[in-house]
Amino acid sequence: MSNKMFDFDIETLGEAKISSPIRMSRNNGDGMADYVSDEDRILYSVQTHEEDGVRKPLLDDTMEEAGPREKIYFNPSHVHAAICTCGGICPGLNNVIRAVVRCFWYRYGVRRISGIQYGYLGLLENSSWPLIPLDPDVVDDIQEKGGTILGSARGGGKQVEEIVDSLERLNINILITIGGDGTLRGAYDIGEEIKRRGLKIAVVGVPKTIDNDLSFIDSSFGFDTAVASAVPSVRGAHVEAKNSINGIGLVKVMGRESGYIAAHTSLAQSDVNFCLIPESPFDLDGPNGLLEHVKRRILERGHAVILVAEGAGQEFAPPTGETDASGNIKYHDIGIFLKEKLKSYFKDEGIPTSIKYIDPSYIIRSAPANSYDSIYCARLGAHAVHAAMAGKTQCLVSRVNNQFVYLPIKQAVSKRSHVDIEGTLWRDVLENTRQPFSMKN
Ligand SMILES: Nc1ncnc2c1ncn2[C@@H]1O[C@H](COP(=O)(O)OP(=O)(O)O)[C@@H](O)[C@H]1O
Ligand SMILES: O=P(O)(O)OC[C@H]1O[C@](O)(COP(=O)(O)O)[C@@H](O)[C@@H]1O
Ligand SMILES: [Mg+2]
Repeated sequence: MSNKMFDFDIETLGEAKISSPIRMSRNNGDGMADYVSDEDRILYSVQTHEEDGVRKPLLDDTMEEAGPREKIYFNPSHVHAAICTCGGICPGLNNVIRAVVRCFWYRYGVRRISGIQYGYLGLLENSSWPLIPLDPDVVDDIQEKGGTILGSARGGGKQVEEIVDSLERLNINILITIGGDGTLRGAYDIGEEIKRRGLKIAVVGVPKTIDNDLSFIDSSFGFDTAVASAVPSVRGAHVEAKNSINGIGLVKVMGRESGYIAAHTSLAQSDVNFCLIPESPFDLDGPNGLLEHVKRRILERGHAVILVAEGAGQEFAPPTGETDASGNIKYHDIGIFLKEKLKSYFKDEGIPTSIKYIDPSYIIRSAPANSYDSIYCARLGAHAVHAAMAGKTQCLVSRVNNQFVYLPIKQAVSKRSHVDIEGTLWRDVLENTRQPFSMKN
């Protein structure tokens, strides 16, 4: 009996018949890297379970291994490839752009590569931002800088017909979109419209999310840099707290629906005493509320460090009712809210404190990629190009179980990734911070 749970089949524009200009081998053991075939598969779940007294894989789902194919769909001299970056910025965007351009140019000999400015907005009819011609010289040093040389924006992604009109008008036949769940949903819809019109345009995504909230990916690019960039703020908050009488250091990091940055930073810099994430709701007041626990900690140890993810504790205030241009709900500033709450609570308790609030969110997001992410982005970018040249579409490149794979966008955006509060990451965070496993009364 098959234990399949997911649809990992990749769509293609048609049969790949053209011999790849990349010279590789077909045989193992000849000292030369091999082409990857569509039949090379990677197991999705590495867990086992017991069946009839035998240990077997938990799931039978397999994913298509990423890499250069022997036969490709597009004739490189007919390709006009375009790249766009959408949503909030993230460390590593320029590294991905650089890798994509270099792979198209050097590996496949593609000479028409264009950068679309400000995400999907740059593909709308009334866009006044010209395409940026890209080549290896243009992208030479861009990995040194944070952000994206193309600019990024929210909004516009739902104007699918206009976007496909633009792709047609500009003769673009490969679109590489670098963005998060919103961008990927947009890319999928663009792919559907392309299909409806019977066009041969490949749409391939490179998943970007500083919050690390996409499923079907070990960890998103830029996340490692984000954690490394958050560490100095926690260190600073700790030093400030320790050097004050009853000092409290409060740091806010990004993480709208998933508290991965906060959880990992708590492990990376174990000065954190309370890590607050959206997945683990907490009370403020009462004997098991946050304020009482912070008081106990202050009375026992004379200082405390709190690290809060932006999406935590949103229930303490009525929804803002506001959304950004992409439709994402705008959140209350939980950092400022907590600072005020702590201040008035300790005043009422007659305990003098000194609260230092640090919000490094935009410093973290705009940092250039560290070495780990630079390597990761270089590989993601090249793999996205291999997929597109092979005619794969409405797919994205991911790393699962430390292997690069292609996944259908539809499946990849079907659920978000959250910190599992019964899982090992959160268990380790609780062990490190020594905060109660629940701060609900
Ligand atoms: N459900 C959706 N369908 C189509 N396009 C979307 C959708 N959600 C967002 N988009 C588009 O994707 C782009 C980026 O979305 P956003 O949520 O800002 O960032 P991210 O891609 O990082 O999630 C925007 O241009 C937006 O219009
Ligand atoms: O200031 P902005 O652009 O609204 O961005 C803030 C948001 O961007 C993020 O960093 C990431 O959002 P996206 O990946 O959806 O672009 C969130 O954590 C944060 O809420
Ligand atoms: Mg989003």
